Amino acid sequence: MGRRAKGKQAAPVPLESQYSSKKLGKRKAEAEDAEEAVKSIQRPTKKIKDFNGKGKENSSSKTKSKPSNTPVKKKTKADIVSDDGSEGWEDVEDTEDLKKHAKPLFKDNGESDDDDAPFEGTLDDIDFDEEDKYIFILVPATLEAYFCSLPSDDPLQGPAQEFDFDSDSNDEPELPPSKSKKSKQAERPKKIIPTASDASSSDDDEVENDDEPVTMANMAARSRKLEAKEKTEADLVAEELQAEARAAEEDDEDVDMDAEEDANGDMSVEPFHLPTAAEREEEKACGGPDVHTVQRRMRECVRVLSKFSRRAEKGRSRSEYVDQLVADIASYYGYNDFLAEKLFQLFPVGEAIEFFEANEVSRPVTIRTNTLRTRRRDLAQALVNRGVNLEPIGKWTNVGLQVFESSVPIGATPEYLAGHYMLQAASSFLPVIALSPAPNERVLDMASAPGGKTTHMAGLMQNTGVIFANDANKARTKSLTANVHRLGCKNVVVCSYDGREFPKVLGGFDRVLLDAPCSGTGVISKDASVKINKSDRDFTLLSHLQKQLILCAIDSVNPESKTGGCIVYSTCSVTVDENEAVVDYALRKRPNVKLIDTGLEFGREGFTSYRGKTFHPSVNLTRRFYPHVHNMDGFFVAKFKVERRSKATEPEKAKNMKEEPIMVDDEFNPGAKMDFAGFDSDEDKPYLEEAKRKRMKAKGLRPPPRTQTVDPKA
Ligand SMILES: C[S@@+](CC[C@H](N)C(=O)[O-])C[C@H]1O[C@@H](n2cnc3c(N)ncnc32)[C@H](O)[C@@H]1O
Repeated sequence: MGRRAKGKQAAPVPLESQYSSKKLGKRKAEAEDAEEAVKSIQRPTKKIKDFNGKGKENSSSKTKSKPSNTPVKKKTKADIVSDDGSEGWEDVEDTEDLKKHAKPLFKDNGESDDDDAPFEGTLDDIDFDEEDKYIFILVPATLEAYFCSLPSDDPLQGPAQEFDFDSDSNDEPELPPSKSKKSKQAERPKKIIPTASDASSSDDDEVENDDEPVTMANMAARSRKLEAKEKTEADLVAEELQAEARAAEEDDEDVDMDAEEDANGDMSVEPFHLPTAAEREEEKACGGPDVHTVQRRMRECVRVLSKFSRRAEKGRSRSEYVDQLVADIASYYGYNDFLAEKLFQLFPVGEAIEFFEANEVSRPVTIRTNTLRTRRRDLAQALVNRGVNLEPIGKWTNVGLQVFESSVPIGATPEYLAGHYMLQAASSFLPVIALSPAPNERVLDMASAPGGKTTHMAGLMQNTGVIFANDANKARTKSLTANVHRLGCKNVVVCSYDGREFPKVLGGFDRVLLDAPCSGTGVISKDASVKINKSDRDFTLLSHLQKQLILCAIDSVNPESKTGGCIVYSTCSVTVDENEAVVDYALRKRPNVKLIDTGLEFGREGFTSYRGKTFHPSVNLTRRFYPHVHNMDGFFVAKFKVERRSKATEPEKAKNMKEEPIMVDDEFNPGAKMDFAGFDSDEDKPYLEEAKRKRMKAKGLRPPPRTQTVDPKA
């Protein structure tokens, strides 16, 4: 890792940097000094700490622990279930749900009640009793009436922590109250991407001293100063990368020297030997390798894979190294093999390690100013006065604040209770910025609980027009309603339908946001259970649901809208089958939509081809966000413009509606067939049927006899 990471373990490089395996090579060298070795073997300890919910390691702190030779042991599902995940901003009820349901199908911060799991099947699979369908019209008077009529669990009456309903899927864990109010500028994690000055700020005062407390007078200047610092650091990183590239070239020459040294009998460093299949079996039988062996092997595999022809052992194939590396990643970071491989495939080898590393570190705590109640500078001043150390997130948002430390619980300040802000991960601002709803529009938020994005949109719309905030999970609409009320949103109608019932329920919207239920592979640092509880079948079902929802979202838009006529599709997942494949499917199935620029200033382009599959070229307009690149949760955003259906364009586009051919093998995964969770109702039917049977059983009903059986190997 670069010098930034050495000082601050929690600060992923916040730039679109190049990743080279050399970085890991460098890390290898570093790891061989004692301190680095200690640091690296801390990881399992840290993981256990996180799982136990005893508070996440401060992103900037380094806990020293004794080196251990303990075999790398994956966390079992049982461990996770029994873990206390109560840290963070989740409300009490939701956290209990998380513990009850060890295997939620989609990522909604683990808050969903699987009994109500509306996503595990087709629309027909869902038991929607009449009483399940309901709408609250939240005009001010009725809002008040609604809350007045709440029984004793009225969230606004309980102790502060109990009515922290802000559990947006991207919410951050709570900062422990710190003993000192003093700024720890030097220890702060990096600001959230991107760089340059915050245009929204007009303060000009320069800050002389970083240790000065943050005040309104110096906040913007501090921000600019930080950004300048960031640029300098970016330059340093660029220099570092160049130096690494040069070193890599030299390294090529070194390889021969290494070989010579070995031949001369210098055995100070044992040459790396990739275990054979038999050796791996033997290793497994003995309880798995120790953590040092795994670390070294990972470094060596990355090194070899970066210059395969030169560095590989004779007679060993690239895929053998990849298999070993993926297996070691899975055991070292505690993933199931399936997910480790799926995520590994998203990146070049060296960068994949950066991604897995970033998932071990908490993201910065961020809040969003509720502009319906206050201004960011006033909010910042109020919180600074309470001992909160914070700064504007960056130029790309004029409502976000990053909290570095706080002597008060951020979810229980008077400002929080008065609805001046929402605890919200920076990534979840993005889809709303992309959708950009305007005053007086009619907007649908198709999967909206607990309302982070709904309330953000209400702010942008200045409480005018109307937002239909829908969520299929009735239980979750309670926290949604509470947030809508707390933040003073008066243009919101809360309803609970399966999103796939739109536009039958209601259509003709100027804009639609579909922040879809997903696997949560972008928020693993917050919910580590994702590492082990997602299977291939989950991704198939999720992708199926997302494809159904996106078509309904498109059909709910009024193409004649004078001001809008667009939809934003987002997920907090990084997998291609939940993102580009869904978007590409929508383009093929709805000839009247096209992708347009998200308007977001940063983020990587979506894949237009991936492992042999080609998507529509315009998929490059979608944006991907990564923890190791942007220091925010993994996220995906796509924006579509919906046009009038015209007979002329349909036959043309219909040509593109043929399903793409099935995938080719590749060197990383020989023999693998990849269908990107193609939408094949027949194939999915037995799974959907099985899911329905389970739900009926859970409700004490007798399920109908099976018509098809689920292939356990599938
Ligand atoms: C990622 S969360 C939404 C977070 C929300 N947009 C926010 O910003 O606070 C996904 C939501 O989709 C809901 N959901 C799942 N299946 C659904 C369906 N078929 N129709 C509508 N909502 C659904 C879940 O209950 C969950 O609240």
